[in-house]
Amino acid sequence: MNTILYINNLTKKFGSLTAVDNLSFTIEKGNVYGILGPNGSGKSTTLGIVLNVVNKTSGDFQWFNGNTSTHDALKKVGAIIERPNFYPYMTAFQNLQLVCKIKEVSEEKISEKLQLVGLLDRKDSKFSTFSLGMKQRLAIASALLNDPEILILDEPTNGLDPQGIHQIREIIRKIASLGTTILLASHLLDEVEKVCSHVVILRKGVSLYSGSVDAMNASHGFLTMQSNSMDALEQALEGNSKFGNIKRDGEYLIAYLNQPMDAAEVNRFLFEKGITLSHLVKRKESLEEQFLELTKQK
Ligand SMILES: Nc1ncnc2c1ncn2[C@@H]1O[C@H](COP(=O)(O)OP(=O)(O)OP(=O)(O)O)[C@@H](O)[C@H]1O
Repeated sequence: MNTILYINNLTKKFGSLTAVDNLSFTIEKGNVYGILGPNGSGKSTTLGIVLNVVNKTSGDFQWFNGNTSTHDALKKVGAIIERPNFYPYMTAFQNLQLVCKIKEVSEEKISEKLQLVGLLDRKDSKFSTFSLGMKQRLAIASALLNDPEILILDEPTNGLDPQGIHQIREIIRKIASLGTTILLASHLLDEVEKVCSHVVILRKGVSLYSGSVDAMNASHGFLTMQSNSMDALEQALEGNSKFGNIKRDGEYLIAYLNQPMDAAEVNRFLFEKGITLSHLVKRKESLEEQFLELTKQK
C-alpha cells in the first residue's frame, strides 16, 4: 500500500472545546476520501491541522510515510480550504501564470488544467466576470498546476447551484480517474456517496465510522416488529447476538442486525421462544439512514 497520509490519535482543543477528538485514519493512494459530518464536527479543523495552518493539541500525522518534512510534503499537496480568491481584474490565464511563478512550475500546465476544469474557452475572461462555480473550478485548476499527489477540498460545492454542483462533482471524479488521490470535507451525505470511495464520519470531533462507502452500504439492515408481548419480544432479541441495537419506535420494535438473517429465520427463532409476531418487515438502511443514526447516537 502506498500511504499518502497517516493520522494517529489527533486531538485539537480550543479551550474547553474538543474540536477533534482522538482521530485516526489513513489515506491510501488512488482513493477518494470524504470527511463527512454536520457543521462544527471538526472537518475544517482536521484539514487545517494536516495542512499546517492549525496547531494540533496532541497526536500525530505523517505525510508520505514520514520520509519528508511536513513543509516539503505539502509541496505535493493541492488544497482549497477557503473561498477562491484571485485578482479580479486579471484573466483566468493571467491569474494562473502568477500561481505558476509562485509555485515555480512551468506555464505549460495552464492550458491542460483549464481544459480539465472546462474553462479553456474562458481563459481570457477576467476573474471578476466568473460565476461562483467557475471561480471554484479555476481554484481547482490552480491547485492542480504542480500535479499534486493529493487534492484537498473543503466543502467544494458550498453555495453553488445544481448545475455548478454537478460540474464540480464530475471534475472531482475525472481528477480521481486520472490517479490523483482526493480528500474532501462535506456535510452532504449525498455528495460523499456520489463521489467518494471511502468515508470518515465525524460527530463532535469523534470518528463514528471509517471505511469504504460500499462496506457501509452493505450493512445487514434492520427489522421492524410487533407482537402482543413487546417485553418478551425485546428480551428474546436482546439474548441473541445476531441483533445489535434494539429500540422502541411507537408501537413497533426496531432491531438492527449484526449478521445476515432473513425474515423467515427471525420468525422461526421467535416462534420457538413462544413469541408470535403481528408485524415483521425487513429493511436495508440507506446510507442516509445510517448517517443519521450514527450522528444521532451517543
Ligand atoms: N479558531 C477557533 N477558535 C475556537 N473554536 C473553534 C475555532 N475553529 C473551530 N472552532 C470550533 O471547533 C469546532 C469544529 O469546527 P470546524 O470548523 O472544524 O467544523 P466543521 O465540521 O468544519 O464545520 P463547518 O462545516 O461548519 O465549518 C466547532 O465547534 C467550532 O466552533
